[in-house]
Amino acid sequence: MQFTIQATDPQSKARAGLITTDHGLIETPIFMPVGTAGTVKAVHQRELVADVKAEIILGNTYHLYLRPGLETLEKAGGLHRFNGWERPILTDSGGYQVYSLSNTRKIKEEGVTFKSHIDGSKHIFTPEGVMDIQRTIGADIIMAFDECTPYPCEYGYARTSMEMTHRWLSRCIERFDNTENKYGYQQTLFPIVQGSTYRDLRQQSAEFVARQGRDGNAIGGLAVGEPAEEMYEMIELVNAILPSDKPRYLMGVGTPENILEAIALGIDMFDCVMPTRNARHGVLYTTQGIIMIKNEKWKNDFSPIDEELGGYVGLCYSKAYLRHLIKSEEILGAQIASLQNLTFYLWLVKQARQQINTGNFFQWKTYMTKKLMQRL
Ligand SMILES: CNc1nc2c(CCNCc3ccccc3)c3nc(N)[nH]c(=O)c3cc2[nH]1
Repeated sequence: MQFTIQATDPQSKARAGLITTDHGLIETPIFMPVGTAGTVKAVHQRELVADVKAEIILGNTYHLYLRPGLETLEKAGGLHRFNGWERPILTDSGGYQVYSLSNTRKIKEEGVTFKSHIDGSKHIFTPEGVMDIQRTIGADIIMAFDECTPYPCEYGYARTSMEMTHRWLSRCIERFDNTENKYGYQQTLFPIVQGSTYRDLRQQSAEFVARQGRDGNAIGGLAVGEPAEEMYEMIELVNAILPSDKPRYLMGVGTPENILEAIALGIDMFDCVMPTRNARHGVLYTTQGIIMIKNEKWKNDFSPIDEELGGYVGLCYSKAYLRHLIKSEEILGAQIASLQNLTFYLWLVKQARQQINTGNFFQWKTYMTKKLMQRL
């Protein structure tokens, strides 16, 4: 995996880059939609390419491991072949999904034991095990097995948790560097910085992660309920330590405002379930601002959802019709709203990239944030 920086913003740490993988190119800054469209069975691969213009999607290690399971994925020739997405894929290591989905989990030095939320069967995720799982899924970029330190937490807990994540990282690297890709292309492993919101721990973790010299680095343990200002402070501190010639992935972030702020701080890659989750509740991101589509005011507004966005659903469906579908809890409503929000997120990072290339990202960010966050 290669990363080239094509432009840097003179007034911030923002940069426009290109990641090359064996499954194609990724222009950064980039937003990575969840490939299975999360809980909304909304979006087909064709739509992800044609409408959303997604360049890389996320696969869900925890879900895929439980169902359809590794045997099927291996027989299919890996996830790209199984779900027909021939472009780059990134998978998280499963730790966070266990933390957020299965309330029957126990964390030990060996790994994390948990019960399947599907059939209650017992499982354990270890650093070595999730490396093998991600090798079998076959994502181009895979994440180290870490503990996403809960927020808030005591300093002692944050330090112990970070130190375990570092020991798990060493076990991941040992396993990954001694196993091969199963399908004939290259995969790469990103380590994850932890340390909660404690400056000295974040510094230690960033230094430990940077020392591993991997193709890219991730920042974890954020967007877990901490105030945005604290998140920005941690990103700034960590990005000053992570190598500037490698992509930086901020996990689980965030709102359009968070994303533009983080781009200015030097982040290149983002993922968030917000676009599809908000879509289901009728919260629409548009180039003109936020639309709460269930609001009475849209009942007889027959104008297109978002003419400027250039996406299919923004042009071909009216606000009134989408309001009707969402109010009626029609799945088509969730599908249209999900496509609108995902297309918006990809449009936003593409706009940011263009502004970085033309050198006025910083002014544009201020103007765009004010415009996008207004309620219509
Ligand atoms: C929302 N806030 C947030 N998300 C975080 C995640 C998950 C990122 N999303 C990955 C995903 C993959 C497939 C399908 C859906 C999502 C983290 N993952 C790891 N491994 N470590 C973190 O510290 C960590 C921290 C996070 N904060």
